[in-house]
Order: sequence, then C-alpha cells, then structure tokens
Amino acid sequence: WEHVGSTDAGESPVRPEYDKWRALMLEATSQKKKWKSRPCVHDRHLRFSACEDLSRTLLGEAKYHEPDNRVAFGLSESSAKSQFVDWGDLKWAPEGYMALKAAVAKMFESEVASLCSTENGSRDLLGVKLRLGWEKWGRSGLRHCVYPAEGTCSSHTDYGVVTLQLSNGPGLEVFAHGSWQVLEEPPEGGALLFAGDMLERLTNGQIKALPHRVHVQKESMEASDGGRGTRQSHIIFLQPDSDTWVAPLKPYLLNNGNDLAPIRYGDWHQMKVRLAFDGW
Ligand SMILES: O=C(O)CCC(=O)C(=O)O
Ligand SMILES: [Fe+2]
Repeated sequence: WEHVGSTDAGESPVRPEYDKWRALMLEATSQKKKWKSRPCVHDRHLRFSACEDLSRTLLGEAKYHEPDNRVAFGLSESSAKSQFVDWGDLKWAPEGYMALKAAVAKMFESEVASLCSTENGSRDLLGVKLRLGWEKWGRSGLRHCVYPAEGTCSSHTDYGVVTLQLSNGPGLEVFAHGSWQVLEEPPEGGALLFAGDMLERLTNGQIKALPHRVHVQKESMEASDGGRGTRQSHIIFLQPDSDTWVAPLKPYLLNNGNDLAPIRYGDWHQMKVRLAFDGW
C-alpha cells in the first residue's frame, strides 16, 4: 500500500467524497426526477448504471447477461475536461477526478520513463508518446461504485494501463500466485495500484493484468461506511488516447515471432465496453 497525494508529496492524502457520493446514489435511485433533471446527467456526462456484466469481458458474448449486484457512477476524461458541461453543485466530482488522475499519470510516467528512453517509430505509439510527453490519457475515467450487503462485481481485468482503487470497506479479491486472495484493507489514506490489459501489452505479457472481483460479505458491512450498509469504491482507470497504439516496449521485445501485436487503444476499449453492456 502506498499513500497517494493529489499533487506533490507532502500534501494530505486523498479521501474520496464518500458522503457526497452516497447522497448522490440515494438521489439517483429514489429521487429520479431530480437526478435526471441535472444537465450533466441529462447530457450523459455523469452516468449512473446498474446493469454492467464484467464477466462477459472474460467469457464473451455467448454468456447470458447477468448484471453485477452493485451500482456505479461513471465520468469520462472528456466530460471532466469539457468547458461546456453544467455541473451545478456537483463540481467536486470532475475536480476530484482531475486531481487524482493527474497524480496517477505522473506516477506512472515517472515509473516507465527509463523503459521508454529508446522508443522510436510512429508518433502514435504509446512508448514514443511517453518519451515525448505527449500522451494525454484521453480515455481515462472515474468509476464510483456502491455495493449493498452481498454486493458483487464479477471477475475481470481492467482495460487500461493501471488502475488506482480506493475503498471504504473490504470485499476486493485478487487472483495472485494461482489462487483468489482476499485483500487486506489499506490503511487510512492508502490506495491500491494494479496492472490492466495495456500494461500486459506494454511489457509483452511479462506483467499480467490483475484478475480481480468483489464480494461484499454481510458481516463486513457494519464496519463499512460508518455502519450505514454500503461499501463504496473509487476507481481511476488510466487509459491511453483512443488513437494511441499500444505495443511492447523495446526492453521487452523477443523478436522471435511471439511478440504481442500492437493494438489501437480505442478499438480495445470499445470491444470491452460492448461486451460489458451489450443489449442494456
Ligand atoms: O469495487 C471495487 O473495489 C472494484 C471494482 C472493479 O474492479 C471495477 O469496477 O472495475
Ligand atoms: Fe476492475
């Protein structure tokens, strides 16, 4: 676990606005008229969904669509950045996202800088864009989830490069060293950073995207959210621009015909989203 500051080291640790998100969840589910009358909701800049099925991103579209038992808010980079969105009294949502995303991008870029120093070729390649400081991480986004007791999120890997996860209660399980493991909760102000599909591609399969899932035990709910019966998680997905091509970085290439093929991030993203939401 590492502490994450929203800007430079030394600042106070980030804590998601759990109370505000919880109030918003109650509005979206029981004051639907008020929720839908918000311009940012009407124009789909702040989304609310209850029908995602992440298991289909692993098992494919033949699987019967059975949504996970949770609700989630979604906010994309382009909406958070746009000058033209009327957020009303919800400005804290895009502002919180932008600060945290900037911190994750900075952390990731400094970690991989030395691995990208010899990247050359097309200026659409992630390695080249990172070397030149040109990657904007334009498909990044925020997901804020609220789980009931016995809430679930089925097993999957995240689409992007890395994911930063903060939560206010236990329930996250990861597949590591050949078995599912229940993660210890981070200390106050701590967060979890893990690999997604694009880090697996950048490293030519050496760093595997982390399979993970959520199962909220009934008993653990007393501890979460001050005993109010919801587990919340706050997740930043660091995802490249749509037109960025992701290929193994030079230090990971084998040049024996087994190197992973480059893919355009927008195509990958579209494919995973379609599987998770198709028909709903
Ligand atoms: O709620 C969590 O802790 C994880 C959720 C998750 O993995 C996701 O939404 O991609
Ligand atoms: Fe995930």
